[in-house]
Amino acid sequence: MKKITVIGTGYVGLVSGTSFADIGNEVICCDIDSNKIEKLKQGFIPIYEPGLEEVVKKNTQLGRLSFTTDIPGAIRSSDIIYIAVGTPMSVTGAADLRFVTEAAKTIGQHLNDYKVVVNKSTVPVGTGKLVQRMIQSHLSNPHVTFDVVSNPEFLREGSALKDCMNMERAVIGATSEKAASIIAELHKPFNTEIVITTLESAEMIKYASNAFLATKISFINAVANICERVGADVTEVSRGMGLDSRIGSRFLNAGIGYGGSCFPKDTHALVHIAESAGYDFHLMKSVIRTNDQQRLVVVDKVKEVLGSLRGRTIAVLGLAFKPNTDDMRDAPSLQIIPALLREGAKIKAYDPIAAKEAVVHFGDQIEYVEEPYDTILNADAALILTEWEQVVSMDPKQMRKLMNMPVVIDGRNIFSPKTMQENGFIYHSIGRPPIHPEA
Ligand SMILES: NC(=O)C1=CN([C@@H]2O[C@H](COP(=O)(O)OP(=O)(O)OC[C@H]3O[C@@H](n4cnc5c(N)ncnc54)[C@H](O)[C@@H]3O)[C@@H](O)[C@H]2O)C=CC1
Ligand SMILES: O=C(O)[C@H]1O[C@H](OP(=O)(O)OP(=O)(O)OC[C@H]2O[C@@H](n3ccc(=O)[nH]c3=O)[C@H](O)[C@@H]2O)[C@H](O)[C@@H](O)[C@@H]1O
Repeated sequence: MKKITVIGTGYVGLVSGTSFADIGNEVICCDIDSNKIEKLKQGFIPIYEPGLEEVVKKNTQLGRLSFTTDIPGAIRSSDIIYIAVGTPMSVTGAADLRFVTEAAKTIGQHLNDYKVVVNKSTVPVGTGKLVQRMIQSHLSNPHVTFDVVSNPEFLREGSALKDCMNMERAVIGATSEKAASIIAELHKPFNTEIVITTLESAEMIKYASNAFLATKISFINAVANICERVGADVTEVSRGMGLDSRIGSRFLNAGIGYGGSCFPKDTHALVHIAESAGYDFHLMKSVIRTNDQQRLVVVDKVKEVLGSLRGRTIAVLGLAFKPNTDDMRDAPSLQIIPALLREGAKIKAYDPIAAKEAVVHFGDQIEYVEEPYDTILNADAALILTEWEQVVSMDPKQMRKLMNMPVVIDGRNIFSPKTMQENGFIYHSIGRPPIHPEA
């Protein structure tokens, strides 16, 4: 059993802290956001993440998981300190390290004994060493020793706890064997592949992994755009490609491009890291450009069918960047809806979880509807932006009866073109031949 402090109780800190508690450690999750900590103390989970509430509750009741704003106290009472604060994109595209350096400073000021400081935030190569220097220069007790480790996180939102508890690998970048073995030992109950490497390589593994997945998505989206022009079907192309185990079928779904709190910022950050190191990462720049363009493909498609959008009612089904999350950070809907509004459309939007968060972005510029069928009632077109189960399970026959015009633009390829044709829809999806009822 280890005593662990996690600094930053967001998606990553809360989920990984809970996972460490669930395998038997004593974990204190801290944050500077007292609102968040107060809610957690009262048993309220500030983010939507399936399955998390029960496991937090269980471990809190067992006394293995607690929450505090007393970061110095938590630092002093732990053997291992995880940093899991945000590293948002700055105006230059580089990762903003202000929260990481602030956390490092606090750790330095309150270090009272040998501890392993582990960075879990996604950070540019060299940050581990920077954290080391920051802690060293803020030590109030100069005789205290510590080690810095990089242990990046690979969980996905929406399946975060499951991903954490069943991690496919633990990457441990360390400067000392002692620290590497402490963190490797900590991961033993996860029964996973352990990659022990340098700080720099561990930091690079995280960016390279996200950048590769983003590249796969932009690649298939580019292929989808070609498919549309040559009469091929990208879902079949993707299936045919994915069966080759060297390629693999995952992350080969064409759509409206990747969004979320990580792929967009991490791809930009990697371009920036490369640039600072004197390398022009033009491949990654193309991935980003392809993704930016892909987001607006659905707007072009709805304009192609309806002509002018002025005064038209468009039902938007799904606002979050992916299903099972309330996270709206860099969601494609944040670009698509303003583009539709600029064209003069009236928007009725549905999202089972993220609608509350969407209000922060759109205010009363759009109408929020609580039920998917009510959203498409009298609409001139429906735009599918997130493949929520509630949307995927909609019945086209029922949809057809409710809509003013039978137009569906499917940004996630959730419906079968044949079914949509049988139900009399004009149906445009991504990388598949468009369907017209008369065809
Ligand atoms: N969200 C995700 O799915 C994943 C995120 N990551 C990386 O993990 C890091 C954290 O991401 P999220 O959890 O999404 O961020 P988040 O924004 O949800 O949470 C960060 C938390 O840190 C707190 N914080 C900031 N400065 C602090 C300080 N000095 N002391 C204590 N708390 C402080 C904030 O109040 C906030 O609650 C980022 O580097 C991100 O790139 C990595 C894998 C997955
Ligand atoms: O560093 C991070 O934050 C995390 O980023 C992603 O996780 P996440 O952003 O939560 O979600 P993903 O499931 O990867 O989806 C990202 C975006 O790609 C899109 N996507 C995904 C797969 C696909 O085939 N096509 C596609 O367009 C999704 O719709 C979504 O907008 C990675 O999958 C995680 O491994 C990583 O830890």
